[in-house]
Amino acid sequence: MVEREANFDGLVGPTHNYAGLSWGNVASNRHARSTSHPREAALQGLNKMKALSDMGLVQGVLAPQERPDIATLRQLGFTGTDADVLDKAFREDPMLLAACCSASSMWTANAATVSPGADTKDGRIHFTPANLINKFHRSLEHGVTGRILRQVFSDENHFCHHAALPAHDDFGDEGAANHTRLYDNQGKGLELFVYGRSAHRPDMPAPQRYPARQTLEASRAVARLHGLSEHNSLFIQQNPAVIDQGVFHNDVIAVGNGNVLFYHQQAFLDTQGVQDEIRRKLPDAGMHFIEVSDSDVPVQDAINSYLFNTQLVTLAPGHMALIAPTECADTPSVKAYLERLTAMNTPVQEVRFMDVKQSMQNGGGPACLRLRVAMNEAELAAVNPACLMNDTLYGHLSAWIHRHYRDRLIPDDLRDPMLLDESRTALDELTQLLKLGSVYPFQR
Ligand SMILES: NCCC[C@H](NC(=O)CCC(=O)O)C(=O)O
Repeated sequence: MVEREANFDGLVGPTHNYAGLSWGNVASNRHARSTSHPREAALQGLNKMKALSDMGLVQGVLAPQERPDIATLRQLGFTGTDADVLDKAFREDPMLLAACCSASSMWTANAATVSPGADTKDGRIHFTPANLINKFHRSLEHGVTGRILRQVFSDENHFCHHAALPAHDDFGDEGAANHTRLYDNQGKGLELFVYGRSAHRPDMPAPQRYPARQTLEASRAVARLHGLSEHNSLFIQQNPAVIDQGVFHNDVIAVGNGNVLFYHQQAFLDTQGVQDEIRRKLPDAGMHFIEVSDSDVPVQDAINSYLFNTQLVTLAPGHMALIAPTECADTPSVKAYLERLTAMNTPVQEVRFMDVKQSMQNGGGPACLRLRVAMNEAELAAVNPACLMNDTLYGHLSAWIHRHYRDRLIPDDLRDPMLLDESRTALDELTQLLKLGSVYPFQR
């Protein structure tokens, strides 16, 4: 059956701010404590969704999380009214308050790993929310993420939801940011799981400076849960040397779609082995391996421009577009490379630039902002229609953002009880707009 790939983007939440929470993510550290612009951030994300929808692609929306996360602050011993909790947390541990205010769920590439029905044993689409255990602020996401996913993909005949993996470093899981699915014209898929280290094989190479967020053991567990087989899954080790340069997820150094794998020369530990295995497991795909060399684009330029955190989308058979952040056009080596790329004989025929600067400054490009879900017509018909982008929803969301979001935020604003009220009012309205029921702690 024909599958269509939908992109579900995370709406940027009202507390979008720069707190420098992600050690190993150089953009997050570089912009720590600078002024953020939540309204602009949310509109940039929304406009990207609209642009992809206008290209004829199926585009979905995933709601943000409730932030500030008062429930977690209370769990950590702060008491009194909600305003007291914010105030005490701010005085005692502002970093903790910032962690509980992060809008990081916007990067839905980290929301979950999704396996299409064509690959799974029971033929349903399987979802496992990522535990995101490596960063405290992100480890707070998976519970509500799971609830939101169940509201969007609720039909059990088509969709199967798992719990996040156990909350231990051995099972560090970052979701689809380390997962790519290739497929051939017959719809046969191959799921690539890219990991940074093995918890149980300390003899294998691992980064020295920055953390490897994804373990082999986590990737294998997700593949087992989803009922994948040896024939449609492949486990690939990321090159630890690039993690140490700031490549904290595989989607900062590689992106795949259909029969194209676009990656940097230094992305994987054993590139030849990766190519051989993909050709062996997906023999009829006519794979295009588009490898970018150090001399074309140094790793640092790739990280700063997010050349590989692009979305590779199929607009017509054999015709793909690369959805790139404007930073790619501003980086000379990358700009020159992209001009050559579209002239090469590959399916990547055009580049479209999007402005997602507010997200980029926290280390999230176009690809970080989306979760891909490949669906056939019956599955697509079973998706909560209120979460699918069209002109009407675009109008509603745009007005909703203008109504509720602040123009700017500095870290000290996070203690403001008004911000909590504004966020809850906004989210309450949003759950009605997207027909999500009561997914947030404050609604229960
Ligand atoms: N896929 C992109 C994820 C980016 C995300 N950044 C952050 O959480 C930064 C938040 C801050 O520093 O305020 C991360 O590193 O997981």
